[in-house]
Amino acid sequence: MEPRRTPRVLSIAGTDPTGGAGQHADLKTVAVLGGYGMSAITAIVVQNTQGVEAVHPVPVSVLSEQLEAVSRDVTVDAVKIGMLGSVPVIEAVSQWLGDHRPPVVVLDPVMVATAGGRLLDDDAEDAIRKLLELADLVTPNLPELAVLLGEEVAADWATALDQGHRLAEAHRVRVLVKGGHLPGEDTPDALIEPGRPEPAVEVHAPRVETRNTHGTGCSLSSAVAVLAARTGEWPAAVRAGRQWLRGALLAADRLEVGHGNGPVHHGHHLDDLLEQAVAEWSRPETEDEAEDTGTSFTRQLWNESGDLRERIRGGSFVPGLADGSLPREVFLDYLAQDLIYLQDYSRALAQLAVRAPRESWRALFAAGSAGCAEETATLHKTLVEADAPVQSTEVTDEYTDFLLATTQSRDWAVGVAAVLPCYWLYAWIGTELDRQRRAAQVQDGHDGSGGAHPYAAWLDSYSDPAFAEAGERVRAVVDDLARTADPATVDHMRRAFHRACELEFRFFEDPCLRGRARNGSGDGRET
Ligand SMILES: Nc1ncnc2c1ncn2[C@@H]1O[C@H](COP(=O)(O)OP(=O)(O)OP(=O)(O)O)[C@@H](O)[C@H]1O
Ligand SMILES: Cc1ncc(CO)c(N)n1
Repeated sequence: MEPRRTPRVLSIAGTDPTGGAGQHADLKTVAVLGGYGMSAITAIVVQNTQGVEAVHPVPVSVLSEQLEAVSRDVTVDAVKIGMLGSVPVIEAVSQWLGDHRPPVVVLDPVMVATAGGRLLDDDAEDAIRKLLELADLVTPNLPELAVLLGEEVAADWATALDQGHRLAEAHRVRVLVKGGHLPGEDTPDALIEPGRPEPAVEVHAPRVETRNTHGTGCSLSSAVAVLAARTGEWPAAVRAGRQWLRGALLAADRLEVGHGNGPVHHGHHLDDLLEQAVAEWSRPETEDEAEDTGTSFTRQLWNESGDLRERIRGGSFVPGLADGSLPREVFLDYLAQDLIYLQDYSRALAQLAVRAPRESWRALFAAGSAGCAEETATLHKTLVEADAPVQSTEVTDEYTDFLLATTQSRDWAVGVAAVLPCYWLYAWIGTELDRQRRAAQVQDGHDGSGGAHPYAAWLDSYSDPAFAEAGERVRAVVDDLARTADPATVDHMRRAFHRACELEFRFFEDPCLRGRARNGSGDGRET
């Protein structure tokens, strides 16, 4: 198998108008995992997240014509076979495979849908068994594995593995045994190869708590097909496909599709990249155009500070907090500085309240100042318990001096622009930490529900929606002011915003630098 960066993957399967299973799941999976997806439809299935209502098979000759049209024109690197439905369809696909066998053939022997409903005629089981010989990998769930062997459904993992071995030997085919249907917390999967007594891959992970599992089987088999063509290796493809699917299950509830067993979030790993890319693509060419197209001043500021957010993401502090690897002493050092910072930040906000030109704005900043004061009281308690020394650093002084001077002596609008990054970047980091924490959990194969994250309480306080909301209100003030301010003031606002962003970054990284200096070397994170 020659690896290919963008494999051309053909799905032969039925449809799902709600987009979560069958062809639609296959095409989405292939696309988000870097392949080029194609589809030959076996049946139009009337279904949704609550079940299958009807199956309208495509005439067999029409399926064969689709297959021929593809292979006349396109080199197929991998094929994923899903719902076939009836004996004549299985025979047509077998014949096509005999003539044009691509280097990767994954067969998901679809028999019933998760949400209920038969997807294969009763007399078609023998024909599917014959098709196994033409596949490189077959991915049955436990009931399908049992039907293929003509046995009872395995009630435990050891029996499932044994059945997998016997199916692999009987048909000289790789088998992905999926334990998703086992009762209990564990959801094991294993890749079994004929002639090998031990599984080539065996992975275990706790069940993801969601009812949104529609199309997991379709998605996993397509994932393994595209990844096998991409990497040239079956075990790597199985491991990667499974980790990806786990992320898709963890993010599934966010989709809010349907009232039954909803679909998984195929593009979960692209969410963040997309946000950045869309911001980048939509950035106006010039400021004049920005005005014409109504891009707000703060949106421009945000777009201009993309590199800085990239540096925060690639730094030591935020990723260390997210995965819990940040040493405790570095975290406490940060908190001690944050206490000093927040005391002055509270003063800066109070200063803006005193000088506010409008009543509603005075109230906004007075409330912000009071909120900060509360926060410092809680922090103070944590630190006293931890007995950490509190002496301001150069970076802290630089940031607080800047904020106090700006809010006190500069144009009021410049002061507001200077305090905005603290609100806005923290809200952004809240979502960023959440994302990285999830990603770390996916890698560790646990969902974090049981395991204690060392900074969990603190991370949760970051994603407080009330805080993000206050940030949005401050943003609206900045936009309001920028609309009427003269160009010199707008320029000054822009500089104040970016300077505060830069100081935020240094404020995060400084405790890690000091940690490294104390220990002589290392990156300030535990390994
Ligand atoms: N709640 C869950 N948590 C973790 N993994 C799950 C969960 N549900 C399913 N999986 C995993 O999804 C993959 C496919 O599972 P399953 O055995 O349910 O396939 P299937 O029945 O063919 O799917 P479907 O018919 O829904 O398309 C397996 O790797 C399984 O472990
Ligand atoms: C078309 C189709 N294939 C497979 C499944 C299994 O989930 C489904 N629900 N629909």
